[in-house]
Amino acid sequence: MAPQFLFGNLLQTGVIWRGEPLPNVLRQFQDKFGDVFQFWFGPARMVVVSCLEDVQHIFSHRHIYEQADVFDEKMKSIVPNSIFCLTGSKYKRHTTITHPLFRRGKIVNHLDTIINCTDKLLTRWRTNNNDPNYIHLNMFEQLQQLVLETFSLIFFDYSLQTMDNQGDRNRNEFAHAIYTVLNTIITVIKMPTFIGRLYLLLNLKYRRSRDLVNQHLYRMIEQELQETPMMRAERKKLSLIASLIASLQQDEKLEASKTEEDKKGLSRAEVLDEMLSFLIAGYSTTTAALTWFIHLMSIHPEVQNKVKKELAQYNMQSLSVEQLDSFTYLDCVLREMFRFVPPGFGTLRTLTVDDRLPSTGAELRKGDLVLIGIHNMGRDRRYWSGPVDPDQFYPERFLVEGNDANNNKAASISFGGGHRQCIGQDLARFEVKAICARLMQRVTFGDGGPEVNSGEYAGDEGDAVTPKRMGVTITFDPDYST
Ligand code: HEM
Repeated sequence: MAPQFLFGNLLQTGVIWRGEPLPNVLRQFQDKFGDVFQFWFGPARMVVVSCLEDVQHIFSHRHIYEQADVFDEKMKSIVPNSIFCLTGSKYKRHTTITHPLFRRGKIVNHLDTIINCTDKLLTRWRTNNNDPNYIHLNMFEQLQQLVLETFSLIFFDYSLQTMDNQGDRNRNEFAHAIYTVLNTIITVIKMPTFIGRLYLLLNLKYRRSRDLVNQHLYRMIEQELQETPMMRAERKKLSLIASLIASLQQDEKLEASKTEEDKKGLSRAEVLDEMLSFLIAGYSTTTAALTWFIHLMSIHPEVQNKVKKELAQYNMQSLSVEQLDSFTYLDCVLREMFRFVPPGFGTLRTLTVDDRLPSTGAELRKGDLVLIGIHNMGRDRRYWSGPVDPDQFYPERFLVEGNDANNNKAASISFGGGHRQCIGQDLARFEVKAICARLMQRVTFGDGGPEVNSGEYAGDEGDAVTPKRMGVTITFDPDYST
């Protein structure tokens, strides 16, 4: 489709003004133009690829398909020293330090933190809106507060108190500043790069909040540094920032004078950017996943009952990692959710040299920007051909481990793939599962009706796809007594 000046294909397809969700538009394009087509996101041309074999080729050829240069363009003015903007040796230095922080072995230490935060949300519902007919319309905001509180405890061992006071952000200036920074960044990511930069420059509220966030984070770094070596070793189990402190450069000037290949550790500015980039990457994606879970439970009572039945077998008040691991049906529900409504509808790569895709034979040029159609592949009947259409939510398709005749699980790639796949995926999967299990132990979600609980895509994607309208009832289960 010929692009329009300035708006590319966004205006013609209704993404701008009519709020047509991008995942739907990209599916319509695939139906019309095939597995490889071009789409103009405003002035940026992207080649959208939605064929599994081609996508696997892209993921496995890291030297041809590098981190997309738009990430660098967009994020440079926000977190220039973060993993998003890096490639080559600097990327390697950063990931050698940051990847191990997100291994499952480390993440599981935070189970109690996640459960305690979720319990605060349950207490809030029980105390304030304990009417089973009351329709909760602000679930997204409440889940944002939950996610932010768990992340700030896991990352910084610091409570933002977003779960303590009805989410009154103004009571904690750091929380208020973080909200402003994260929500501004999500808005800016949607804008053309040049306008985004200008917006950040002129947005005094953002700049003040950003200064405040930086001051808080620097103070946390200094506090960690003042701990004794023994305490620091202990604290590494508790928070990511304490783990990162261990990698701080002793002499930043000396390290700065070395070539990138010889540099060791991270500078303070780099630690700060990485912490912020983890928040940016995890905040709205995790919130979106939790929001979809609650929505899907509310409109699929039979699935919700099965989940609750699985949890009831254990008839318990607390949850252990082993118990969490044993909830196989809940696993299927979450895997199906990530297939059905992945928080990110696509991910990007830039070509470093010309290449030809093996299945479609599409010829790509050096510098081309490729968008991998995560959402398209999750809904493709070639990969999901079972008795239930892929446009339906059906967790049972994940009951058989590995691929079966009807389901090619490799086509569900909600965390991307290859060398730039999501580094927070173990944390995200674990956190989402723990929160969902806890909620399902205590409450039942009900459908608030089609007017308020439509489940369509919101159509204003920033960095995560969320439901357009979400209204659910919450009923506390009878045997819940604490
Ligand atoms: C449900 C939650 C999440 C989803 C669906 C998600 C999804 C993704 C996707 C699709 C990518 C791009 C991967 C690729 O291009 O191959 C990505 C990258 C990334 N994610 Fe996540 N993510 C989630 C949560 C998190 C969390 C909690 C963190 C950190 C704490 C995180 C940190 C990152 C980082 C740092 C990258 C960039 C990696 C790189 O460029 O090398 N994500 N994520």
